[in-house]
Amino acid sequence: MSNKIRELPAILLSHISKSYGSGEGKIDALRDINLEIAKGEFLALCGPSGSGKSTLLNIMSGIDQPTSGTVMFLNKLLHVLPEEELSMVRGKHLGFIFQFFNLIPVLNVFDNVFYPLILNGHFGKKEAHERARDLLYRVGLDGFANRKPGQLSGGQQQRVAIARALAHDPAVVIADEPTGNLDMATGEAILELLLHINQQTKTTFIISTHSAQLKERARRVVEIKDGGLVYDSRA
Ligand SMILES: Nc1ncnc2c1ncn2[C@@H]1O[C@H](COP(=O)(O)OP(=O)(O)OP(=O)(O)O)[C@@H](O)[C@H]1O
Repeated sequence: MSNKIRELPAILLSHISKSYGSGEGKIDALRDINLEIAKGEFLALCGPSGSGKSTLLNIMSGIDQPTSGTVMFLNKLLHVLPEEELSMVRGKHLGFIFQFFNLIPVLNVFDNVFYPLILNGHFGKKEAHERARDLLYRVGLDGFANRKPGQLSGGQQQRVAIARALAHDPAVVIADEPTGNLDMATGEAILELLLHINQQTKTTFIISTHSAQLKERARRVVEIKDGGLVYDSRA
């Protein structure tokens, strides 16, 4: 028997199902999903509109609870954690990137990255300052720190959101259609940036997408249809 210790996955979903409503109006948004995501993976989650991608991402990140099945996030059973511990795990180990950026419009670029770090509770002012500055530099926005989000292009706003998602050095970044609101060229640049960060930092990326570019470039592609897993390039 090999004595090599197998590394724990970043996320392990076992028999995940999710239903909304009941009786005639019941919707089975996810049906018996089994998925293991290793640390450091760059995974594109594909499927038609309404197939269950956002529901699955929300369950992986503890935002939503499955109707049945288990969610192991790093070494914790996420779906049974008390709310306080769940927030702590999310604040420490997870980063989010959204289609519509979700930046705070009254704060400048720097503060959009800096303040979540302070609120996160794991960083002092000085370290948060250094991290925010470093991340803005890494996403190519060091000259834009004083601008408000409304004074930036869509691609630049998404770069701020990426800096914010990565500033606390999470193990896993979950991105729901991060290039969905960007033109092709800008989407391509954002994709390059995410791939580069994945290679540099070994952060796990799980990205829902309709983008053919992203599907081509992702190291692993998983497809769901009508709530069921129908394709996994790793299988
Ligand atoms: N809160 C809710 N209540 C009832 N039904 C819901 C709810 N959230 C999602 N659904 C349903 O669950 C199914 C999966 O939705 P989901 O948003 O996960 O799909 P998606 O693949 O992310 O779609 P899109 O690509 O359009 O964002 C859909 O049929 C949707 O209508």
